[in-house]
Amino acid sequence: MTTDISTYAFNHTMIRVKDPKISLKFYEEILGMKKINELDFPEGKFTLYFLAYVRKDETLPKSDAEKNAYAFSREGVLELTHNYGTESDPEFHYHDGNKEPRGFGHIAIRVDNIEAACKRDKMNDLIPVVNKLQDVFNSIGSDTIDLPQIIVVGSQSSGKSSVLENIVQRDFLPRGNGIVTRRPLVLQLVNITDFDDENSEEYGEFLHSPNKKSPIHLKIRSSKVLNLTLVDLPGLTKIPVGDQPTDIEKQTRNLILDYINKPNSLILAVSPANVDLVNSESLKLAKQVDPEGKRTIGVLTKLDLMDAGTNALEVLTGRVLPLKLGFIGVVNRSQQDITSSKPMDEALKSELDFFKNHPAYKNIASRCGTPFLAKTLNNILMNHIRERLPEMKARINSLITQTHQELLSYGDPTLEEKADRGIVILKILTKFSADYISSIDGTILDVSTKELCGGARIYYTFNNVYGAALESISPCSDLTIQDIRTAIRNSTGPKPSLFVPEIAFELLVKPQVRLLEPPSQRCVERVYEELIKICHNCGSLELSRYPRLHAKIIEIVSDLLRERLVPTSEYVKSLISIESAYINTNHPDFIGGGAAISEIIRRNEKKRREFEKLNRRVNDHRIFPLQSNPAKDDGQDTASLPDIHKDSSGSSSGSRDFTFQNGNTSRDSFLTYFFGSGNKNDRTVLPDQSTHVRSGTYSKSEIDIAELEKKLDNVYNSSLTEREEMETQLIKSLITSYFNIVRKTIQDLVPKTVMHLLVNHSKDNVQIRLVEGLYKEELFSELLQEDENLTSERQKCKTMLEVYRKASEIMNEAM
Ligand SMILES: Nc1nc2c(ncn2[C@@H]2O[C@H](COP(=O)(O)OP(=O)(O)OP(=O)(O)O)[C@@H](O)[C@H]2O)c(=O)[nH]1
Repeated sequence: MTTDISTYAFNHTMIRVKDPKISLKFYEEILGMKKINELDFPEGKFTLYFLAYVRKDETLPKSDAEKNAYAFSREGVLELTHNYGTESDPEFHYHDGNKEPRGFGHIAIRVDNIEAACKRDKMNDLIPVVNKLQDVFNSIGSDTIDLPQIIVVGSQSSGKSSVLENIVQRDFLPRGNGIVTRRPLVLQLVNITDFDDENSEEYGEFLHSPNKKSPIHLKIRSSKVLNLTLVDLPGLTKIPVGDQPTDIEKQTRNLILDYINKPNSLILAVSPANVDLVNSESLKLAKQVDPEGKRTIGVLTKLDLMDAGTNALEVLTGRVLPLKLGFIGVVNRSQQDITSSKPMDEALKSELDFFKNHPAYKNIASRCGTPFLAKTLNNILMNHIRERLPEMKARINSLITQTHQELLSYGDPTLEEKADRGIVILKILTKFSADYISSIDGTILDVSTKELCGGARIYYTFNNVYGAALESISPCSDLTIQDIRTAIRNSTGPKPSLFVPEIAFELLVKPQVRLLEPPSQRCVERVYEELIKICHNCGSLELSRYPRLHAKIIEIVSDLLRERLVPTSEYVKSLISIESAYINTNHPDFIGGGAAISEIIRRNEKKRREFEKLNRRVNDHRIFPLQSNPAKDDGQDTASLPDIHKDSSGSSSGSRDFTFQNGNTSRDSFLTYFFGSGNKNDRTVLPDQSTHVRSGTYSKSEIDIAELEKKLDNVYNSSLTEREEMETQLIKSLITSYFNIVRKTIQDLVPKTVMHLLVNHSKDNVQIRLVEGLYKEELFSELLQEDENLTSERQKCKTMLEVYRKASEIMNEAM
C-alpha cells in the first residue's frame, strides 16, 4: 500500500492517489471519462485506485470504440496501473473492496454514461462561472443579480472559521476573543487547475474596493480547493463585550438575515455538537428564511468534544432534524492544535482517523469530514447554480435591455459632434416650442392624470378662480348708508332736490366698478405664472443634457412672457376704466328706475307685513302691553313703516300709482318720480323700541319675545327719514343691477384679453424668439455643453451595460 495518500471525496467515488504530484485535473478528467491515452501523464510510475459504483446489472459493451474508457462495478475497485513511458495501453485491475482480483484488461463503459459524465464535468464549470460573474459585478461594486453562494452562519465560536479554513486548507482567518469576524467575508475558492499552467501558482487576492466599507472579497486560488463561493459572517452573539455596541445581537442578526434571505443563498448552518441542537442559533435563523429546509446544510463541529458516551449519529443521519441537504459532521483543529500550529494536512488526517475509528461514525465515515463537506458543498452549489442559471440569464437579458434603453436616452455625444450643431439646436428649439404649444392646447402626449396642468389650469383659473373672485364681490360692498346719503346730499347742491340725482348714482357706482380691477389683475398674473410653469416643465430628456441651453430657453421664454405681461395688465386696467368712464343707464339689462321702485315697494310691503305679524305676536305674548310705538300714541296711523303707500302729506297713494315696468322705464321717468318737499315732512321711520322692551318684564316662558323684538329693531334700525330710506334703497338696487352688468362684461372680456395678448401671443412667438435668441453660431459650443452629471451617468450606464453583456457572455458559454 501507498504511504503518501491524498484522499479526495468525489460524490460516491473515492480516488486514492499514490503519487501526490499528479494534479487533481488529471483525476477529474479521468472521471470525466476521457480516454486515458489522451491524458498527459506525469513522469514516473503510479497506481490509481478507483472506488466507484455503477448499476449491478450493467453489462459492459465490448466494441473497439469503447476501449480505453472505464467502467466501475457496484462493489468493486478498479485499479489502474500505468507504466509511464511505455507505449502499452494502461492496465486496469478490478477488484472488490478487499482487493481480491475480480478481473483484468481493457474495460469499457457505455457511451451514454460518458455523455452524462461529460455533462457533469460541464456543471462543475458553473462555479467558476459564478465566480467570474462575481468578479464582474465586484468591478462595479454592486451585486445587481443575486448570485448563488454559500453563507456560513453560526453562533460565536461555533467553529465557522475553522470549517472554512479546513475547506481552504489554509490558516488564514484571524483569531481572537469575542467577535473576530466583523465584516462579511466573501471567499471565492478557485481550483487553479481550471487555469492555464502559468497561472497555477497559489495565491489569495482581495477583490473588494479599498477604503470602502464593504464586504471583504477574497479570492483563493489553489490546487487544494474546490470551486466554491462562501460568505463568512460575524458570529451570532448575545452579550456585547469590549467595544461592541449594545445592539450587537440585532446588528449581526440583521446582517445575517440580509444575506440568507436571498433565495439564491445556500445556508451553511454551523452548530457545535457539544451544545444541544435545539439551542442552535444558526438553525433557528435558517428556519426563519428557509422553513422547509430546502437550502440549509447543517454542519456539526466539535464532534470530538462531545461528552463521553454520547454521539451525534442521530443528527448526522437526519433523524433529529430533517434538512433536505443533510447534516455533515466535522472535526476541526482544537485550540491546542492551533496554538501548536498543527499543519492542515495533519489535521485532515486526524479528522479522517477520528471518523474511521469512532464506533458510532465509522459506518458513515465516508459521509463525514471536511473533504466530504467540501465536495458536497461543491455539488450542491453546482446543482443550485444550474437550477438558477436560466433565471439569472433572463434577469441579465432584461437588465441589458433596460440599460441599453437608458443609455440611448442619454444620447450619443460622438454622433452629435459629427452632426451639425446648428441642426441639433434647431431641433431642440422646435421641439421645445411644439411642447410649449401643445401643453397649452392640452395635446401633449404624456399629459398628467394626477393634477391639472398646462392649458387646463389656465381654463380653471378663468372659470373657477377668477369667476369665484368676481362673484365674491358684493355690489354695494363698502357702501354705507351714510355714504349714500352724503352722496345724495352732495349731488343736490344747495337746493333741495326734486328727485334722486343721477349724479349721486354715478358717483357711487364708479368706485364699485373699480372693485373689479384687483381680481382681474390677479387673473392675469395667475395665467402668467401658469405659463412660466409650463415653460419650466417643457424640458425634454434631450434638453436636460444641456443645462445651459435649457436655462437660456427658459430665460428667453420668460422674457417674452414678462414683456407681454405689461400690455395685458394695461389692457385689463383699461377695460375697467372704460367701464367706469361712462355709466350707461340705457343698457338693456339695466333695471331702470321704475322697475327699481316697484321692486322696493314690493320689498317694503313684505317688510310691513312681516312687521305687523311680528308686532301682533309680540303683543299677544307680552305681559305688559306694547307701548312702544309713539305713532300709535300720537293717535296717528298704526303703521309706522316707511310707507310708500303714502305720499308726504300722509294720503295713501297705493302701489297702483307706480306704473313703471321693469327695464322699459326711461331714465327720466324714474328720476322725475320723486317730487318731494325735501326735509319738510320727514319723519323718523321707527322710534327705538328697544328701550321699552328692555325696561319691560317678561314672563319666564316668553323669553323669545326679546328675540322677536330684536328682529324688529333690526328691520328698522336706522334713523333715516322715510324719503332717505327710500332713496338709499333705490340707489342700492340700481348699483346692484348696474354692477352685475359690468361684472358680467368684465368676466367675459378679461379671459379673452389674457388669451389674446398673453397666451396666444406667446404661442405664436415662442419659436421665433428662441431661434432669434439662440441660433447663433458663436453660441453653439457653449449651449451644447453637456451636463457633467449626465456625462458621468452615461459613463456609469455604459459600464453597467458592459458588465451585463460580459455576464451574459459568461452565462452563454456555460449553458
Ligand atoms: N476540539 C475542537 N475544537 C474546535 C472545533 N471547531 C472549532 N474549535 C475550536 O473552537 C474555537 C472557536 O472556533 P472558531 O473557528 O474560531 O469559531 P468561529 O465560529 O469562527 O468564531 P467567531 O468568528 O469568533 O464567531 C477555536 O478555539 C477552535 O479551535 C472542533 O471541531 N473541535
